[in-house]
Amino acid sequence: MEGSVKCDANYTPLTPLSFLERAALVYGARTAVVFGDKEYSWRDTRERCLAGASALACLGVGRRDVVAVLAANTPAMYELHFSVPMTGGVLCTLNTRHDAAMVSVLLSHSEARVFLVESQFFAVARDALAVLADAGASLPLLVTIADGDGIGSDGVPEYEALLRSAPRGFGIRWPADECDPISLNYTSGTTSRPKGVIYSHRGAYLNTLAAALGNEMPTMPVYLWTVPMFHCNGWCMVWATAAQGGTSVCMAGSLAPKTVFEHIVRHRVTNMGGAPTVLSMLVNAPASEQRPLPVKVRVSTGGAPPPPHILAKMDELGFNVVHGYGLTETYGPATLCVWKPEWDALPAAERARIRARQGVPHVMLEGLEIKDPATMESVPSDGRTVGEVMLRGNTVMSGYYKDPAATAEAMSGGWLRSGDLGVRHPDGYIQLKDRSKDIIISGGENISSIEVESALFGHPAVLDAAVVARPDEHWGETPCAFVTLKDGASATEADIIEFCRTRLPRYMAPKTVIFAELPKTSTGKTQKYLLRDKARAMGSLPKLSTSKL
Ligand SMILES: Nc1ncnc2c1ncn2[C@@H]1O[C@H](COP(=O)(O)OP(=O)(O)OP(=O)(O)O)[C@@H](O)[C@H]1O
Repeated sequence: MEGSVKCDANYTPLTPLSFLERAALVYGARTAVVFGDKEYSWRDTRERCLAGASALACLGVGRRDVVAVLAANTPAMYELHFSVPMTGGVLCTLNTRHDAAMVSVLLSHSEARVFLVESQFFAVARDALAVLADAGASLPLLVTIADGDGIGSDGVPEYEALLRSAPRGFGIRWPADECDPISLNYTSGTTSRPKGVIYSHRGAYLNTLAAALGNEMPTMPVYLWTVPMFHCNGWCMVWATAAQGGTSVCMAGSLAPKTVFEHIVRHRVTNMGGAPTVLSMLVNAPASEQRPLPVKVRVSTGGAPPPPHILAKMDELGFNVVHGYGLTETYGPATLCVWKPEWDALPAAERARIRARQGVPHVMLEGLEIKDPATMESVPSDGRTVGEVMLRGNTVMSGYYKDPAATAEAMSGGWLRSGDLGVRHPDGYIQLKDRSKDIIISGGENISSIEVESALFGHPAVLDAAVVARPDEHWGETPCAFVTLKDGASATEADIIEFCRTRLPRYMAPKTVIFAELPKTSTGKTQKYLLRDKARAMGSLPKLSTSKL
């Protein structure tokens, strides 16, 4: 329109780096990060990030160079979310559960220039570099993150020492274009090899604000880090805590429920996150380890379907759970089960059932549809017709690194195809039924493994459950449940099957129950492909049992 201009006064590329600048200004003396006896204010954190950026620049990191990190939720890991993009570089956080072979593949694929490794993961990193060296590949420069004062193991430079010696006065290299990459996040590898998902400064900025709003993060929240920062940049909460001037509480060691409750009480935590496995761990902890919550704690959950039973028990403990759904490709949660006050008066089981739905798009996502993937027609909002969950908007990834064919396939038709199957209810909320690879087809009927698992979680002896297809000569496939029982609890295969038959149509109830520990990814997802392999190896059920279906 005549008179309208785009200039420095009204346009700046969006980037979450601006949140840190503002946090240092507004909340300067308040605590930004606490880890054991270490505590850094927002002013300290900004200074440390600038020093980190300066050190990385001295190591040669420039625009679009990848900096890989293998670290737990520590102050250094938090700071690198700012210091790496300050150099114009791209942060690539690696899953701390990967073995050396996988780390070497990801280092090679990402072409990381610098590789920062927390000392507890040093052996894995060294083995990964040995694999690369044997293959004649170029090696990233290794930096350790330790408590030490200078040189880490084997004469490798150490993070704190680099911060101390870095030239002061580093000038932030702001993104020239808001679509410049900020991070490279590999998917969890639940269904296949991890794919390298590119996040932009703009997408990260928008998703961060959506995450803060959607998870009801107040100003100056106290955020407990139970979600790994390596997973989708901690669902963008690394940047959201800066936007809101929050305190990030990092925990050393394992995620034991006792430690989680202690941290909640000691720091008066207001917000945290966690996959449903973390929620299950909290509600199933012995009463002696659970503690009354000093203030209301909002817990964002997602990454896998939260069973309604677990949600109901979280409610009983006083947690306020916000359920979201998303993919690495959407910067973490893209939908929220937005809660309506009129649901407060419903019975607890009904509230949990409603909350277990994946919901509606968050405020920054433009489109969320359930479509027939062949015709791209949206399915009716009847809560029954199953289609593929598709998403579009400014918080969808820029693409898969070095894989244009996979990018084109994932986004063909103008929508990101999630590979998840779901329905839309008449009130517009979506509900996931399965991943397309996980759906069980028995006698021509589609069985949602999520629905069968929800029934299993209702059994008082069941701690964890996953359902996969077992091949069957007659029915094609039948549901096979893998179940972990609670400590001291007992149940037989027949008990479990009978329990499910009272809650599900007969054809949906498991025909086989195996008692076992469930293999998990470090992001809390059950590795169903491993269970499917086991079920496949068992072969078809004997004819006698199938005829009773
Ligand atoms: N709230 C939720 N309810 C049910 N499933 C969820 C929820 N949130 C996430 N998921 C599942 O997690 C998937 C996204 O996972 P992520 O991006 O971490 O990697 P992955 O898909 O597990 O890995 P890969 O693509 O390498 O197999 C979604 O597609 C969906 O299947």
